[in-house]
Amino acid sequence: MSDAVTDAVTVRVPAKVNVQLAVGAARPDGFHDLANVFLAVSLYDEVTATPAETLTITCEGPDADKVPLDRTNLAARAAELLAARHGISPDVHLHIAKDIPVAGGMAGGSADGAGALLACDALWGLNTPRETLLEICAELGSDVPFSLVGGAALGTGRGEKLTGLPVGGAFHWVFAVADGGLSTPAVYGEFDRLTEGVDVPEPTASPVLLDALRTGDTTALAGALTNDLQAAALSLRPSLAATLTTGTDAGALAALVSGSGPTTAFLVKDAETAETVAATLTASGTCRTARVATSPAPGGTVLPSA
Ligand SMILES: C[C@](O)(CO)[C@H](O)COP(=O)(O)OP(=O)(O)OC[C@H]1O[C@@H](n2ccc(N)nc2=O)[C@H](O)[C@@H]1O
Ligand SMILES: Nc1ncnc2c1ncn2[C@@H]1O[C@H](COP(=O)(O)OP(=O)(O)OP(=O)(O)O)[C@@H](O)[C@H]1O
Repeated sequence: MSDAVTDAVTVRVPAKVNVQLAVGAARPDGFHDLANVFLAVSLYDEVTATPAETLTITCEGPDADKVPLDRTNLAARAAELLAARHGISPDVHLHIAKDIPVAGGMAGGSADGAGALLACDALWGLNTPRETLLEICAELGSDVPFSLVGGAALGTGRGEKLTGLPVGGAFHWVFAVADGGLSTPAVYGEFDRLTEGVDVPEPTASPVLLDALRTGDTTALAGALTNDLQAAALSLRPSLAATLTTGTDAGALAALVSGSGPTTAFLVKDAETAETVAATLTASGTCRTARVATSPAPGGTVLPSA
C-alpha cells in the first residue's frame, strides 16, 4: 500500500460529432430547442490538474495560441464552479494538451470544461455526486454534459438533457479541419435569419438514425445524417461546399458539417478508406488538415497516474 498524496490528475476527454442536429425555433432566452444526437469520437484533449497557489491555465498543441488562458477558459470556469459548490478556493494549475480543433464545432472547449471538472474533483478528493457534476456541466455550456458522458446520447432542451443511446458497432470518420473557426452564436443567428418567416417544426430524433446507431449499420447511418445548422454554416463559409464534395468524391459514404462547423465530417466504410479520404482531402487544399477517428469513444476518463 502506498501513502502517496495525489499530486497530479490527468483526465482524457473526447470530441463529438452530431449525427443528427435538429434545431427548433429560437426560444425567448435566445437558445434553440434541439434533438441533438451526439456521438463521441476518438480525438481527445487531456486536462491535468496539479496543486497551485492560484488558478492558472496553460495549453500545448498545434492550436494552443487560439485558446484563452484567462478565466474565460471553460476549464477555469469549471474549477471555479466546482470549488464554489464546496465552499473552497479554486487554487489549481490546469494544463490542457489540446488535440481537438479549436472553434471547430467538435466541442473542444466543452471537453476541457468536463475534463477540468473531473480532474479537480479527483485532485481535491471531493467525490462530488455524478448528478451534481452534470448540473455544473450544464451551467458551463449546452455541449458540456455530453463531453462528460461520451458514447452516444440524445440531447434535448438546449442539448444538455441527455439520454444515453446504444451503439451496435464502430463507425469510421474523417474530419476536415478548416482554416479559422466559426462562432457558435453567429451560426445559430444565421439559422434564425435563414428561417425567418418559416414555420420551424419541433425538433425530433429520427427513428431511422437511432436504429442505424443501435445496429452499427454504417450505410444506414450515412443515409440518415442531418444537420439543420449546415445551411447556416455554408452561408457564412461558402468554401465548405468544396470540402464536402471533395470528401464524397474521394469515397466517403456521406458528408456533413460537424455541429456549428467549420469542421466537416465524413463517414466512411472502414479504416483503409478513412486513410484514402483523409489523404485526398489534405492534398486538395480545401481544408487545413484532415484527421481520422472512430466512434463511439468513452467520455471523460481519469487516466492512471504515471
Ligand atoms: C452546435 C452545438 O455544438 C451542437 O452540439 C451546440 O448546440 C452548441 O453548444 P455550446 O457550444 O455548448 O453552446 P453554449 O455555450 O451553450 O451556447 C453558446 C450560444 O450558442 C447558441 N445556442 C446554443 C445551444 C442551443 N441549443 N441553442 C443556441 O442558440 C446561443 O446563441 C448561445 O448563446
Ligand atoms: N478550453 C478551451 N479550448 C478552446 N476554446 C476555448 C476554451 N475555453 C474557452 N474557449 C473559447 O471558446 C471558443 C470556441 O471554442 P471551441 O473549441 O469550444 O468551439 P467549438 O468546438 O465550435 O464548440 P461547440 O462545438 O461546443 O460549439 C474559442 O474560440 C475560445 O475563445
